[in-house]
Amino acid sequence: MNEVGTRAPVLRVSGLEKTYGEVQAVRGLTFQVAPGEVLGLVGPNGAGKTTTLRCLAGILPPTTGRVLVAGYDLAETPVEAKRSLAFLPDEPRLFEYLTVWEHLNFVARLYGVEDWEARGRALLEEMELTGKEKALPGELSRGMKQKLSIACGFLHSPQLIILDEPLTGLDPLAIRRMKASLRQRAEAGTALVLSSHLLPLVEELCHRLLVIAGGRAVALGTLAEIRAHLSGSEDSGASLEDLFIRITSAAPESERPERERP
Ligand SMILES: Nc1ncnc2c1ncn2[C@@H]1O[C@H](COP(=O)(O)OP(=O)(O)OP(=O)(O)O)[C@@H](O)[C@H]1O
Repeated sequence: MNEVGTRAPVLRVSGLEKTYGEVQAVRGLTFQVAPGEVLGLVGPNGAGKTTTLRCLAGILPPTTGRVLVAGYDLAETPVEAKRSLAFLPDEPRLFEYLTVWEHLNFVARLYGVEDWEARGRALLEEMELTGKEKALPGELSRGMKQKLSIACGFLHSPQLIILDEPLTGLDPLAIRRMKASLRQRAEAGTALVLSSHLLPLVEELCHRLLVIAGGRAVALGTLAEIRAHLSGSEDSGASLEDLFIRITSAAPESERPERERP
């Protein structure tokens, strides 16, 4: 277990459930994420990852359960909780009529970031967007939009960063830089929760994994712990892909969302 796990959690989730009509998308997730820890959320299509992340970010109200961010209850003190986090969806959502620089200015005003200009310039440099300050989203490539959305998310130095498929649309160099950026933030004490189908990324970046299937946790721990739990030996050598397929295909049909059952 990584030493980051010994510090007071930034994110505490207990009994999280989300139902859409008759579909039980998330069924009772309980977990915590410590400062500096990167938790990888993995699971098959329809497992409930995006729903979980949207509940953690305060975009979707959970049906039941509690989410605390930096000690603030998302339901009772949403402004304080949301001020402490950033949510980066897989599809960047930008304002059509705001330039790159105006996006940063707008986010800075929303979050009350005083030294935003220096931070903004540094973030544009980090995201390789220097020179694009005056561009509108329509003039940016898919990857550049993704990077602008990430720069906006990082501007207020959130204690928790939630990322849904963070590398979608990025080229290989940008992927390398993004991994370094995420690692750097974790080393500085930010807690990260990321969902991805890219298992090598998850294996490389995440300290712990939460594997979900049918909205339930089917494994939670370090890769070594999950491997040991399944095989009884830490060095059985099974890759994350092998483990993922074993764990998720073992989830009983009754635990799959109703709509996905034959
Ligand atoms: N707005 C919605 N209304 C009704 N059902 C929904 C809604 N959003 C998601 N679902 C259902 O909830 C379940 C979980 O979906 P979710 O998008 O959270 O899964 P996911 O793990 O992110 O999937 P993927 O890997 O394919 O992106 C699925 O059965 C899906 O059909």
